[in-house]
Amino acid sequence: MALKANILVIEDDRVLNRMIVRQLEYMGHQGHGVEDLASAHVWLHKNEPDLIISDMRLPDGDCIDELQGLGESHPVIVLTAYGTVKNAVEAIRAGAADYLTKPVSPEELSLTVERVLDTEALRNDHQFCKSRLAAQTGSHSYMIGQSDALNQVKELIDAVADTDLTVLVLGESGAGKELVARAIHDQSQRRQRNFVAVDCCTLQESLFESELFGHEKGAFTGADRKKKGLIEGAAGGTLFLDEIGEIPPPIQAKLLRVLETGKFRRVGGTRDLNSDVRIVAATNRNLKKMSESGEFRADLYYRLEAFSIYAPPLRERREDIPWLVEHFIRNHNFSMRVKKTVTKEAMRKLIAYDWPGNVRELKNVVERAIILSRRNKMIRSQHLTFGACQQETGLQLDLPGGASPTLEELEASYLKMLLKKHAGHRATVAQIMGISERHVYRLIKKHALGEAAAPVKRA
Ligand SMILES: Nc1ncnc2c1ncn2[C@@H]1O[C@H](COP(=O)(O)OP(=O)(O)OP(=O)(O)O)[C@@H](O)[C@H]1O
Repeated sequence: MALKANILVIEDDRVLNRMIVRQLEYMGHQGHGVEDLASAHVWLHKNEPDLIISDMRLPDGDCIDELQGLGESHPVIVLTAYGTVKNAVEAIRAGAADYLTKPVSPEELSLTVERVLDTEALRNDHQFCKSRLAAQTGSHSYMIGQSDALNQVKELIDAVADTDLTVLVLGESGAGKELVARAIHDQSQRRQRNFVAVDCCTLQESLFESELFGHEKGAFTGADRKKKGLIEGAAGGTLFLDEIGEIPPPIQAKLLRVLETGKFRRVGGTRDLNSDVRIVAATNRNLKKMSESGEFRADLYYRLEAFSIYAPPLRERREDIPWLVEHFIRNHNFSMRVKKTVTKEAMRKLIAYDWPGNVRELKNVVERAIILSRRNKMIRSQHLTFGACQQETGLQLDLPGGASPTLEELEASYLKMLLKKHAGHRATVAQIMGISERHVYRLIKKHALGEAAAPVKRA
């Protein structure tokens, strides 16, 4: 049952009014009865009800005419005379939460009141969670930094957010591309709907198409029911395709169709469906080169790069570092107990470092320093560990087969060593090994090295 609610009853039939108020009080709520709209307004001026129960026709006016104003801030249950279903429908259309037909039975009244209060509580929770989430991931005011380079990014976000244009976000790993995509979503008309992030590296090639576009029942072995894809999951909102360079060619063609015509088909489907998503894509690879070499469809590339935003690497906007450091300290759970600051010398080092892993690496270094500095108020140079494990000597291949490892063992331990050395950054490891990030991802799975890799984003 909902908590004790404050309920206003507007009903000119004095007996019915009293009966409803008494029943509400019996249910554990607080009821207040008035007999016309004028008295209701006087009461509402000073009180904040959780629910209003109102007769449809009142001596000084029609409740329907008031619903738009009232219903926006409080749920309203309308009382209608027996046999006037048309009126009830009209009331619901005008914004009433529900209706009750006279004569009102106490059971029906209880059920309807509790249902409306529960729905309202859920709606409030939902809105609260959404606003909290928006505050955490938030619009670009949560993109920390004041540098000219970052301000330019914010200006581009402001300009494009409301247009529904497809946007390509470019930049190194960890530079904040997903944050840019989120800011675009949060500032667009689509902000009330879902932001669905898909890491194209992590989607298995065989399942990619059905993940993205969904599938019909019987489309392939194991497809025992119809499934909507991520495009439909993001309907009305934004689909963020991270690492778009990793999308296999057949799917590139289908994605191009979505961008050009807004249409797609579920796997095994024969009907064209209309998509209603705004696509924001990101990559740290050189898509232009990939399109020239035929690795990536040139027509898709041109479509995507019509509006691109470059998230600059941290080393090109060092003035953002002190702001980011302060932000990460403030947001870290451990630092809640001791208010920490960074010594001047440590800050100098943080500013001078080149940050190949960009903001993500800075965040890791700061969080590690917070833990290493334990109960100390000051974070000093000795608490900073740059380049993840680069400074650790003795980073060697750890070979189970001793002097004669198999090729598999060699592959696994080389990958493990690289992941350790580069703080789990797949992009860097891929570059060193001379393979694609997708391939690195497959090897991580094959050798069960998930823990050594950087956390994979949710889809
Ligand atoms: N300007 C910023 N203010 C606050 N936090 C930031 C900022 N830029 C990046 N971050 C944080 O740094 C981390 C990495 O950012 P993000 O995931 O957006 O990078 P990315 O470029 O998408 O990385 P990848 O290419 O590896 O997917 C996240 O925790 C993000 O919240």
